[in-house]
Amino acid sequence: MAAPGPAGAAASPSPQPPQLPSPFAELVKSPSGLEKVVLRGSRNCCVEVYLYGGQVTSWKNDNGEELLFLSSKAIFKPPKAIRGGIPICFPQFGTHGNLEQHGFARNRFWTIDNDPPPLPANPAIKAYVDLILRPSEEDLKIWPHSFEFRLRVALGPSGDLSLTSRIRNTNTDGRPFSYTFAYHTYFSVSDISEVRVEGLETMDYLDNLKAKERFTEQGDAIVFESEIDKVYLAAPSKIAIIDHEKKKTFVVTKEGLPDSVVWNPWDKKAKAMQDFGDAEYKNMLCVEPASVEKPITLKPGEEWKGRLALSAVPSSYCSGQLDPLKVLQG
Ligand SMILES: O=P(O)(O)OC[C@H]1O[C@H](O)[C@H](O)[C@@H](O)[C@@H]1O
Repeated sequence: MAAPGPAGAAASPSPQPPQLPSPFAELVKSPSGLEKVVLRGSRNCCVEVYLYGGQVTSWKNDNGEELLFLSSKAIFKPPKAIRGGIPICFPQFGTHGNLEQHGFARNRFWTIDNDPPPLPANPAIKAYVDLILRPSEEDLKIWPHSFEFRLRVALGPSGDLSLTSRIRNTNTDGRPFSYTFAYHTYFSVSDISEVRVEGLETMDYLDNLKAKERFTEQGDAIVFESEIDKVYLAAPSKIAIIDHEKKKTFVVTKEGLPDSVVWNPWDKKAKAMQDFGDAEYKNMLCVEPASVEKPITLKPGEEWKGRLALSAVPSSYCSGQLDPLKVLQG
């Protein structure tokens, strides 16, 4: 029998935080009161994932340098989605449907999934976490489909960040469902006018600033001089974001996601956003691997997988040395 506690006080064990399978992952409470999982890699390499939205908000390299953009005005309070990092847009991207903009996954509480169905083993990855989202009764009223959305966030040994989404139709009434999807990735850049994106030139795109009309990109790499909001269709699986000033290239690799959205609100829209600083558009760029043009359809029991992998490598593009094809083809 357990020893009695002090007179008048029942001995109640202090609640233990849930154990995570990876010893390099820790669940902590942020100053806002929201819980986040911190993944630690070598040296100062680190990733933070909020259970709210299943949203990565920070990815730091070996030197502790932040690679993702998070607005200084981000609001960490439901139902507002967190402005920055990698919001998950599901089951709807943007206004491509009747749901709220970008769907509801980004403003729901996800839970830790300590026993997910296995993914292909990668013994080199030690820091990871698995999250799961299932619809609540309220969600079923606005999107009447039962699903399991499993998200693995992993920090690789060389500081690469990967997100793997598995979405399963668990409807028991035989009905398929369709959705659109995006990893709405906000990259931190030194100065948007010094950035170019390679891999999307000559692609077709839908221009959200022109009533989703379809155009073909002309000429060279994409550079930025004004607001942009385009959905590039059937984009290549590798896209490079070259930051001349920081001499850094982000390599974005996507699987299962044909499209890629490119967004920067520029000055006017920045001012209109409550959770975004007036001048912050200069220091961010969204490149969002997505499936927008053709919705994904799953029959009951079927599962879809979509993966995003990010790495940040030094670039010498400013000296004209870098062969863009080398970046894109490895
Ligand atoms: O303000 P949010 O709902 O987070 O959306 C931010 C942006 O997301 C995407 O990039 C869309 O293409 C844009 O049209 C939208 O403005």
